[in-house]
Amino acid sequence: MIINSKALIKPKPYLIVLTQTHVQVGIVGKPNAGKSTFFAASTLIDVKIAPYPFTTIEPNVGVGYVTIPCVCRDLGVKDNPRNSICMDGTRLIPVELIDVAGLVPGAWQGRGLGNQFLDHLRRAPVLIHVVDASGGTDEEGRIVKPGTHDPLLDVKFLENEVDMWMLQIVKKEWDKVVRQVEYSKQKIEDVLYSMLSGLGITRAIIEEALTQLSLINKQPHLWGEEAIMGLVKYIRSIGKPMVIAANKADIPEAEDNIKRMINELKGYRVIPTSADAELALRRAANKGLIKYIPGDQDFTIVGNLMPEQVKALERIRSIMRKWGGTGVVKALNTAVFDVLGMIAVYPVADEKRLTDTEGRVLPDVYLLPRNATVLDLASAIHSDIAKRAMFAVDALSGRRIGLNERLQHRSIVRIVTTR
Ligand SMILES: Nc1nc2c(ncn2[C@@H]2O[C@H](COP(=O)(O)OP(=O)(O)OP(=O)(O)O)[C@@H](O)[C@H]2O)c(=O)[nH]1
Repeated sequence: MIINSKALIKPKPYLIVLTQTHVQVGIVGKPNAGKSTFFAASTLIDVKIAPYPFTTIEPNVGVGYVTIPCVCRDLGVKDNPRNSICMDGTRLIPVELIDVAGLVPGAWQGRGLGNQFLDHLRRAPVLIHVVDASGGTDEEGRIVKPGTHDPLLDVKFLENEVDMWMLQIVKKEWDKVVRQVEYSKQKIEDVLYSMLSGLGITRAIIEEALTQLSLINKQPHLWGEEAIMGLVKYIRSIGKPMVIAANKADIPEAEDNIKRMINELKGYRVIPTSADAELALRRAANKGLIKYIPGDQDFTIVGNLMPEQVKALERIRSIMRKWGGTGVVKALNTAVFDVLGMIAVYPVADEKRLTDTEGRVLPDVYLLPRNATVLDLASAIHSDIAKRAMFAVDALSGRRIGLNERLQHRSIVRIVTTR
């Protein structure tokens, strides 16, 4: 631990209300990997942090932030953010974080805190898997000497937990699938979709999996366990993609493991993180001791500090130099922008002044799916705006954008509606 990260941190005086349109990110991992610390650092909400398994009894849901360079910086305007935060030209956009605690091998069978937590994964379209990259916790989450446990095994373990959880759901209903497809002549993709949509799996993912695995025309009673498992694995890999937060990157033993993770975990995005360092920085920034914008690669000391505080902060600085920051915001940004491919769009009511109807400059920014159209933005703002939307105007180019045209990342648009 770097700076007393167990002390509580004060939430910032921003009121961000989560709505159904917020993107959800699940934070998963075995006990003691650092999920609660990652969660606390990301949300600025204090959660119980203790070095033994099953500390977090209730799953925590909180507001975390992803960041983009704010367009106010490019345009040289002073903005008045409302649904997000702007710090020195970095826009912090809220996302909902779900801290899923207590996953141990066999959780799908109800071990540890078991199925109730796996159920919280339902809602998250992307997961950040916090792994103790220092190898200082065994597979059950017990503290061991750093370098003892191979963190690559944790990645396999977690995948297996999610696979087994989904497999259980599918197998339980398989007789019904057989009846509906073979006797009631329903399409297999429809039947599987109605079974898995509650887990946040889209129809497109199911269709892709069935096609890629050449299962679309195979009668379900002939599938067998292996084919069902193959389907589940495929669906999980696209439906619940994971970013690996290679945490405790500040511990020397983590370095080799992180290199191995980057080289050997092909197809994954591995982000070295020090959740402890991020938490310490945010606490210090909250107290006015340092100037630190979440996600930045460095910070500035501005307060009067005791020599030991300066020493602790300088230690954090050296970790940030090594890894290019603490990695916490980078992991969130990777999950939301790179893996989910979300875009951020600023809606305004006046495209010349860049204001809303109350004269606030660039008040809101919305996260939308990568193919989002003007109509999608209108629906995200309000169903009434969606009903009355005619077209949009791009504030920078003045170009008219059709209702079904795709929006660009970091664009500013005015939606023109009927009266
Ligand atoms: N050195 C170091 N220690 C960390 C880091 N992140 C977390 N820790 C420490 O690891 C221990 C466990 O962290 P938690 O955040 O409570 O772990 P958890 O995964 O939430 O554990 P459960 O609540 O039991 O599921 C605490 O002592 C943390 O201070 C880090 O980046 N570096």
